[in-house]
Amino acid sequence: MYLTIIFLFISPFVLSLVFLLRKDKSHFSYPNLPPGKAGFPFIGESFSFLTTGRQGHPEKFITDRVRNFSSGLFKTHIFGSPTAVVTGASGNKFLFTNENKLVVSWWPDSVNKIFPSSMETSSKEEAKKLRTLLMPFLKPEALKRYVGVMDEMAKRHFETEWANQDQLIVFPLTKNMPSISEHGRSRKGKKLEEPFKMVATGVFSIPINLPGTRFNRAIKASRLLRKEVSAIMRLRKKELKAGKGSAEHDDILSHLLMSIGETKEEDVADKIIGLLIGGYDTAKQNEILKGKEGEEGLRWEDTEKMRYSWNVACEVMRIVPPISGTFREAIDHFSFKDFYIPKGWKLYWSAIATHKNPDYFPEPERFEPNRFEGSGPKPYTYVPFGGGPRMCPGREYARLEILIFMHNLVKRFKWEKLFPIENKIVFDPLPIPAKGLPIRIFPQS
Ligand code: HEM
Repeated sequence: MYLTIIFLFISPFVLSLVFLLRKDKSHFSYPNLPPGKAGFPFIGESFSFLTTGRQGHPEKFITDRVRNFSSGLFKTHIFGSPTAVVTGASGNKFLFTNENKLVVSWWPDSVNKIFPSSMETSSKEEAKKLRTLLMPFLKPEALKRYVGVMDEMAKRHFETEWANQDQLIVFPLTKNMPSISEHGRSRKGKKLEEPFKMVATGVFSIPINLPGTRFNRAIKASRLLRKEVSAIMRLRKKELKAGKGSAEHDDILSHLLMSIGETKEEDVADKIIGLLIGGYDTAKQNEILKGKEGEEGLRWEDTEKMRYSWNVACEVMRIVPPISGTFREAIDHFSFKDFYIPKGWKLYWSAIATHKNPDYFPEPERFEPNRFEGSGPKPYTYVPFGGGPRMCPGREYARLEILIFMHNLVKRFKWEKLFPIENKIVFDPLPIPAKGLPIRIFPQS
């Protein structure tokens, strides 16, 4: 009797497990798939994928596997999906030039669960909405006007956080750098710091929603953030209506609010959270200074002259790309490098594995900004912002913010690292200096 009850109780679980295992295996039963392994049931090779990143070498997951395959293409199973990983310039070119023809942008389910308002539409529609939303103030004319504000914010940041210190830890401080929402950051900054961290680390995690898992913590933190960001937005909207601060000269949140019209508040809140998470963890200078009188601020034309500084920033993003790589989904069956890619499979391209390829960048671990002199790297070998129709629409904004930050930094300070040989960066999934980058600073004489 007891045995029958136990059997009746567990048999649905066993049957569904067998069904899922078979289904999981069936993904790999097509002929002529790329070489590679499925890994463990359900989780596939997600652990190895995430662990190599947390150990500081996300490219290792890829280089370890491609070593044996001359095609530079392999199959794996990550974030719940069979995935073909493409490597190198040819793989990047293939994905970037086939957007909307053979592939579309895709994010793991964990992302959709952490940002549930995006579940009503596909990743493709979401990305399109966000691009349209951002367009008005990512246009060159808008950015040109924004240089003065960015310069002002950077100045204020160095004055309040860096001046009068001899030692500091750079990474947590740069998170206080007001960028997208000066308003939200300054007032609620400390309170929201922890939930931002939880969402950022949970975005690419194994999607097991049980108390205590990273994924579960990220979902809870995203609810809190959505509430707080919505409240900041409501307040900002009221202030804008009352004529306090003009969107043209104010932070990016005001620009967003002015351009969204009647878009749903939670949707906008999610976009802003996404953007804030993106920025959470993001020689000519003296000549430029000489050309300025007193406290005169930076102009867009000044940033055009900062060639060497931009080469330095590019080399940093080569060795440590802020986004290691992203996914696509096959919208049709196709063949690549003579291997079959079934419809519905995911594809992953990796900026970091491309950037560390010695065929494209000799001695890839050596820091050498001159690589970007002249015509620079060959097409599709340097891809920190992706490529094709999905290429990052914020790249010019990012260029300005980075250059303005660097300009204000070298104008005021010299520095040395407290641990000169400690260079470890962990990718979780965004790159973070393992010790936060402690430095000793000196005022510029
Ligand atoms: C150094 C800073 C940044 C880096 C390295 C970066 C990199 C990237 C990468 C690799 C992608 C994915 C491209 C693909 O899948 O092909 C992306 C997409 C995107 N980025 Fe950035 N980004 C940066 C800053 C920004 C900023 C400042 C903004 C907005 C103000 C922004 C907005 C976006 C948006 C909206 C997308 C999605 C585009 C789409 O799917 O159509 N990014 N970014």
